This record gives sequence, structure tokens and C-alpha cells, in this order.
Amino acid sequence: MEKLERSSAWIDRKLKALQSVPKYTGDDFTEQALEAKRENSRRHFAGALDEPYFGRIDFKEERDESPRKLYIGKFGVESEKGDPLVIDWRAPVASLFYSFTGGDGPASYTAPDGLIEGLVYMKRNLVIRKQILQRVVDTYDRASDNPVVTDEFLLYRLGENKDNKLRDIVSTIQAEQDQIIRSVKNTALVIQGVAGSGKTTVALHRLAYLLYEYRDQIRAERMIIFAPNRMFLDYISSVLPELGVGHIGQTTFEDWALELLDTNLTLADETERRERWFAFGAEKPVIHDEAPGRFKGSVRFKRAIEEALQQYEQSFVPDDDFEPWPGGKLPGRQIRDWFFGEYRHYPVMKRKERVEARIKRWIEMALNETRDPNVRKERKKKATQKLKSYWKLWPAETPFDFYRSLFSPSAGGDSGAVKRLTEVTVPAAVAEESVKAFGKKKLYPEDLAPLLFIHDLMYGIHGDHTFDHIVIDEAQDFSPFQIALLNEHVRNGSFTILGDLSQGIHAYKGIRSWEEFLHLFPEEARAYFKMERSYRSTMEIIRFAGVILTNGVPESTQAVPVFRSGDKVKLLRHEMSAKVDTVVRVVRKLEAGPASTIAVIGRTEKECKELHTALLHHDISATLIDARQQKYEGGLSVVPVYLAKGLEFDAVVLIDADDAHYGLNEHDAKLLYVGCTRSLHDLWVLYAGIPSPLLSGADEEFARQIDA
Ligand SMILES: Nc1ncnc2c1ncn2[C@@H]1O[C@H](COP(=O)(O)OP(=O)(O)OP(=O)(O)O)[C@@H](O)[C@H]1O
Repeated sequence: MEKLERSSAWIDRKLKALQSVPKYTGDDFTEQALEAKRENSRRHFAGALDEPYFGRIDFKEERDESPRKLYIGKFGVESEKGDPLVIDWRAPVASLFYSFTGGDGPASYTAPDGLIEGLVYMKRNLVIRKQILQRVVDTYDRASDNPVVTDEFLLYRLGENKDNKLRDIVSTIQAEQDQIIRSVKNTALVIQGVAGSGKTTVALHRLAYLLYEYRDQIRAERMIIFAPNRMFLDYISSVLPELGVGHIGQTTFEDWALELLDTNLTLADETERRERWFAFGAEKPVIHDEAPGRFKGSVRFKRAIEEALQQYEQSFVPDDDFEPWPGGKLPGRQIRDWFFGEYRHYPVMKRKERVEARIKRWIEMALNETRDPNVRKERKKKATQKLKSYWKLWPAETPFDFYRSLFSPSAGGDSGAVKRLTEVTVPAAVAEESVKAFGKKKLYPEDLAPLLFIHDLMYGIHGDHTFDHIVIDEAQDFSPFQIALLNEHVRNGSFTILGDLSQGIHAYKGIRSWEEFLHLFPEEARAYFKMERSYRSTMEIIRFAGVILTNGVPESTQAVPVFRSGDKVKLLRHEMSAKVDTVVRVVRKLEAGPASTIAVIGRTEKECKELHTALLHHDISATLIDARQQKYEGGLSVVPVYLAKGLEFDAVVLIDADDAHYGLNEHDAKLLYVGCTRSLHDLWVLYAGIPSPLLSGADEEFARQIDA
């Protein structure tokens, strides 16, 4: 209590002092920089004032007589003398708070000058809100009979209801998560984590850590997060500001690539495609490596493009000499020497520019040697015309022209008649679909990486488009081509790539194994982590979801639950004709209970739309989430299962869990798994007729059958 009062008073004084300095709005750069620093500190102290710290760890270093009390908070605060009052959670010593897992033995952390060893005496979690101490939980006490770190505080945190935004977890980061967060910068981290293991959350905390640890080397504006859609970005948008980090770019791969390409190309409407990919029963598509996303996302396609471009470069310079006027001649050999020799390190279009400037300089020099002003004038005129026609001999394809020509030899630009891809054969269906879309200046998402790759090779990568660190969430839906392309847009291969193969519901474009990404990086520059503990859902929900994986994806990793018990999963059978009434009844019941976010999860967009309309007729207001959704509003949502990925809800009503909607196959199993693992506390699974075979074996211990 005394510590809290002292820290708060000190922070309050610092804040007031900063607030008393008038804000600088002038043009002086130095003053502007100082003001930005002050503003940062104001924000920092305002945050620290409300909640100065959340943890305490008593640690006795080997050389010390007695333990020191270390208070851990979101922001470090120092006393007037420079002593740490509160330690930033990202500081090396704070890692003790997270990595210490109990026992009598020594604990250690790595300080800038080496390993520090000692003994932990106590670990305490505190909840302080608006300077009022609300909760204290000692999760470790050396003096107790059984000194292990308990999950008590974590369970209290996990039991809380969630609103419409993902939150920070600084006070309860677990040891295995902390290890990932604190991994060194220049590595490509690939993380396979089960549903609810905290992948998204951990990646965001890692960004905050990197900014702290490498503050002299990296900048927030040069870090970027790729997420699957705008709604998901909105959902995760609070975490970084809560951690005091701003200005990190958050985007989708599509938006990022389209902006860089800066053309009049737009994305083709994928509604029909989505219906096809997510159809069920007899309509269900067979997915193989010839699917457009798999083919265009492959490394072999990338290699084939690279080769085609090399060929293209070889034939770039015409054999002709340049003869600006009778008797004047710049030999073709000389021009080729410039292009293939002197300028060989530049991308092809830059080389073309350089050669053009060089020819112009050559003309000027030749003109200067012409004494007679009339002849000079005449020659100048002729040279301008000749240069124009000479340039027509050079290829003038845009990256899009070039890309397009790969699919249909006759549709290319100047040299389109040449078959450019020699190493791969474009599957006929892919070529047909592509040609049709390209004719209307439309692209599919899987065209963006190859097109940008061609663009980069032709024009080079501008420094502004190179990042210090890249985070890729839901990476199982990315292609190796996309990762390889991004690797050229990041310094030192600094990546956090996270996903879950068991949630790989976009199999027509995503990967089958992490090896597909890992082998893109040298062995010494990559690291692979597995996160197997799931924090989101109750034990009952996790065990129930585990049954689905056992039935449909037997080789997948089962999630290990945190020991948080809740209600059994409700398996509710209803008459086919009573679907809407049953959903209405369950939703009303849930709305009357503690849940603040509820989702009704269906199989297809069409079925969700119908149900949403039916709910409105029953005066139940809900948000229908479709592929265009930009924001996640919370409350009650109706959402097709493939758009629910990444989100979470206090309660989930999963509808149509019958044998027709979810058959005994991998794709349906992954969809059903995603649906069930969205729930934190309460899961209702509704079906008419025969239940999905994926549910068979759901034990009475964690699931209960109810007849409507
Ligand atoms: N150490 C932790 N302390 C408290 N809550 C945690 C912790 N780790 C994860 N969580 C919570 O678990 C939930 C799942 O986290 P998150 O969405 O980051 O997981 P994920 O692995 O990305 O999930 P999915 O793949 O299913 O989308 C969130 O509510 C998050 O706050």
C-alpha cells in the first residue's frame, strides 16, 4: 500500500511537471523533437498513474544479503536519483517474473553484462485500477510447503468476459510465451500454436519488446503486421496502444501489394469462388496443387518467373546500331556493354533509364563537336526523331503485361508470342481463369505476390518499402511465394510468422506443412516454436474440440488446456423445421446470462444471411459478418465459420452440425474445429437429423446431449 502511494505520488508529480510545459507548435525541428519526446512521456506517465505496476517479484542476487523487491509495470519509472521504482516489463530483469516456474532452485536472467543468478522469494500479481488496489494474489512463496507457481491469477484473468477487442496480457504472460516474445530480432520465427494459445497476442507483445530492446536500431513505422482482413485488424487494434506502442503499420497482404503496384488493377470479386471453396457435401471441391492459389503461390512458379525474366533481360537490347544522322553511329555493341556491363547491378528498367541518359549524353557530345551551327541544328532535330524510333525497338512492357503474357502467349506485350515459362506448365484451368480476369484488368489475390515480384525485379525495391520487422498472422493461409517476396522487403530476415495448421481452412492456397516456409530461410537464421497450451477456452470446450481433430485430422497436435473448468458443451438436437426457434431460444437464454459477446456460427454465408434475417424477425438484433466487414462490433454476431477465424466470443452457438454440413473429412473437421474453439466459456452445438460424424466420441465428461 505504502509503495503504491509513493509511486503514484511520484508519477503524479512527474506528470504535472510535464503538463505544465506549454505544448510547442512552432517550426523549430529541435523543439519539435523535444515536444514529441515530452508528449510521449506524458502518455507514458498518464498510463502509469492509473496502473503503476501489476507484479512484484522478490529476488536475491547471489552477491546480495537480502532479496530486493522488484515491481513490474507496463512502463518503467525511475526515482529522482535514478533508482528503478517500477521496472518496464520488457527489461531483462523483468523476464524473471515470467520465466520463473517455481521450485527451490536458483533462477536467472540475462542482463546486458551476463547471466545473473539468484533466488526468487516471492511472486505476486496485483490488480490496480485508477490507483486503487483491487486484488492481490501471491502465486509463489518460498516459505510455503509446496513452492510452485500457481495458475490462480491466470485463471482469474481467463475467466473474465471479453469485449469486442483483443487485450494485452502483460500481467500473465506465460514462460513459453515469454521465450517467444524475447527472441532475438534477426531471426525468422515460425510458430505453430494451437487455437487459443495466444499467438496473435504474443506477436503483438513481441513487437513492443523489439521496439524496447532494439530501440536504437528499429522504428515502429518500419514494422508491419499482416492479418487476414480489415475486421481482424480492427479486433486487434487496441493491444499495441495499450502497450504504449504506436505507428506500427497494420494491413492485409492484398492492400499492401495493391498500394505498391499503384496501377489501375483491382481485385476480382471472389464471392462465387468462396461459395465454391466452402461448399459442402457432394459439392465440396477437391483441392490439389493445381488449384490457382497453390500453383501461383509455389516456389517453383517463382523460380520459373525469375528465369523468364532473365531471358527477357537477355533479349532486352536490340542488336541495331544507333545512327542519329548520316555518318554518326553509336554501335549496338557499346549500348549492350553499358546495359549488360556497367549497369548490370541495376534492375532492368533502371538500366534502361541509365542507357537512355547515356545515349543522350553521347548525342550532346557529338553535337558539340559539330562546328557549323546550321548542321548542328539539323542533326539535333534528326537525332531526336531517330531516338524516338530507336526506343520503339526496346521492350516497353509493364509488369502486368509481362505477367499476363505468362498465361497466354498471344496475350502478352511486344514479345508476347514467345512462350516464356519453360520450367513449369500452367494448369489449363488456371490459365483460363487468369486470362479472363486479366482481360478485365482484374486480379485474384494469388496474383499479387508474382506481380509484385516482377515489379520488384523490373524496378527494384525502394528503401521505404523495406521493413525492420514483419509479423504475419494466420500464416497457414499464406503461400511460400508470399513469404519469399516479403523476405526481400525486410532487413535481416526479421519475421514473426504464426499460425495453426489445424485451422488451415484455406487449403486451396495455404500451406500443408511449416517446412514449406522454413526452408526459405537459412538454418542458422530461423527458429521454430510450438505452442500447445490453450488459454482461451474452458477445459470442456478444448476437450470437445479435440474430439473433432481426432476424428478428422488425426495427425494434428491436441491442445493442452489450462485447468479452467466451465459448463459442459451442449449438444442440442432439434427438428429440421425448428432450427430458427431453437436458435432464438438459445440466444435469448445466453443474452440473459453473463456473456457479453455471442456468436451464432454457420457453415456458409448464405445460411448465415437467412438466419440473420430470421433473427431480426424475432426482434433479435445481431450483426451479420460477411467478407466485406471492416469492424467487429461485439454483442451478438452471426458469422460464417471461415470468417470467425481469429476472433473469440464468450459464448458460441454453432449451428447445422449435422452429417451433411460437416462430413468425415479434413476440410470439414478444420472448419468445425475453428468454430468450436472460438468460444471462451459456453458452447452450444445445434443439429437436426444425424450429427456430424466428427462429433462421435464426445464424452459425457465434457459434453451433454439435450433434445429440444
Ligand atoms: N498468458 C495469457 N494470459 C491471459 N490471457 C491469455 C494469455 N495467453 C493468451 N490469452 C488469451 O487467450 C485468448 C486467445 O489469444 P489469441 O487470440 O492471441 O490466440 P491465438 O493463438 O491467436 O488463437 P487462434 O489461433 O484461435 O485465433 C485471448 O483472449 C488472450 O487474451
